[in-house]
Amino acid sequence: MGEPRVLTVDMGERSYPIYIGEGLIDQAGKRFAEHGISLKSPILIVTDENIAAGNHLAHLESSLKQAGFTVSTAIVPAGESSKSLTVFQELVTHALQAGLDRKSTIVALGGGVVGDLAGFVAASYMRGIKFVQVPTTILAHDSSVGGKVAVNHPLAKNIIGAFHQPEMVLYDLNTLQTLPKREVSAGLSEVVKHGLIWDADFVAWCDENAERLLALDPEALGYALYKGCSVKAAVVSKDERENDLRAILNLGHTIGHALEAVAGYKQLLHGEAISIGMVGAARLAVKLGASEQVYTVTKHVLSRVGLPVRLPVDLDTDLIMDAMKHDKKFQEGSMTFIVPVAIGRVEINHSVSASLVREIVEQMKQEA
Ligand SMILES: NC(=O)c1ccc[n+]([C@@H]2O[C@H](COP(=O)([O-])OP(=O)(O)OC[C@H]3O[C@@H](n4cnc5c(N)ncnc54)[C@H](O)[C@@H]3O)[C@@H](O)[C@H]2O)c1
Ligand SMILES: O=C(O)C(=O)C[C@@H](O)[C@H](O)[C@H](O)COP(=O)(O)O
Ligand SMILES: [Zn+2]
Repeated sequence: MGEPRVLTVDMGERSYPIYIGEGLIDQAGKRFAEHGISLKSPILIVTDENIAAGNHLAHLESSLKQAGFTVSTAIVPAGESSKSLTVFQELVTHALQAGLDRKSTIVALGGGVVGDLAGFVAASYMRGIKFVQVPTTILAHDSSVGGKVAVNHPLAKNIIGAFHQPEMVLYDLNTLQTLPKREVSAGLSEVVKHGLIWDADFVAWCDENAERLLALDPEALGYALYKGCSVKAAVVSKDERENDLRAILNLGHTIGHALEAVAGYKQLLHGEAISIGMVGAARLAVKLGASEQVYTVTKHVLSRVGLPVRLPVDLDTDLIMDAMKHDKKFQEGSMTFIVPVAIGRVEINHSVSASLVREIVEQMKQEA
């Protein structure tokens, strides 16, 4: 176990570190104490049933208790359906019963679902308490950084939420070894996204190292997650609240979020929907004048890491178009798209016509 890689999310008084390395859960107690987490107020760990079935939860509890923290744990059902107001309220009940006060900390041990949900509880409980992200999926290199926390509404993803930055991110790479194959690919979707928006060399690296990533090679994973987190940290440091630049992190999400909602948050994992959405955005880019290579490279690299690149035919086009109107980038009656104008470079286009998007959705269905 070497020294972890450390990045800083630079946000003035809300700045925080991201530690990426092996065995970090066993050091949690020490790190929490170093970062001023209160020993006097109870801590609540939120995790899901799959993670609780392994040994990461036990290790985290034990490390925190040994350091003198009072710990209680809430276990939610695994999967996107836990990002709901119902589960949110159950967690608030748990927090009250466990005696959490305004100096308490909520710890999210899990993937993006646990992180978004627990983070939203932390943002709202007593009008906001501290939280720490302990990501356990590849996808969560994205969700644990940047402070977007939310639950879903049946009509729209992440529509009830807040910006609430964690105190730190403790990314223990050992946890990733137990991820199911499908979740590995889904997580790599946002890794590739960070390359597509920011770093063409990293896209080429993902292509060359796809087999190593899929085999969970620790060195390749550590590098990929460090690169992904670096891009995310750089972007959110410049524009915490998505006034402008941060929107680029939404590449593939205009179509992707709509697909997730229309599929009832069940058929497609977030990373899978975003993969299809990024292929759609690349198609759009070509229609708007980008080189055909943007589309072929995007599709190729996403396929290489085991992701779907075709739009499921059973999802109704009208419903997809309607769902897109609930996107947070749909403002003042117009649709904003993140357009990959070259590999590694995107533009924010505020005037994409709904008819062009419909044409692309239809074309993608015909290819399926
Ligand atoms: N806030 C953000 O900036 C942001 C960014 C990207 C995605 N998201 C959100 O993240 C969510 C998706 O996150 P996700 O893909 O991590 O999904 P997830 O949290 O549902 O985790 C995926 C699955 O893997 C299981 N799992 C987690 N860690 C495991 C481990 N170490 N070993 C074995 N199984 C494990 C979980 O129980 C679950 O079944 C979506 O809701 C998405 O909207 C948020
Ligand atoms: O952090 C961001 O900003 C992102 O857009 C990252 C996305 O990968 C993530 O899925 C995010 O939750 C989407 O945000 P939303 O505001 O479109 O709900
Ligand atoms: Zn996403």
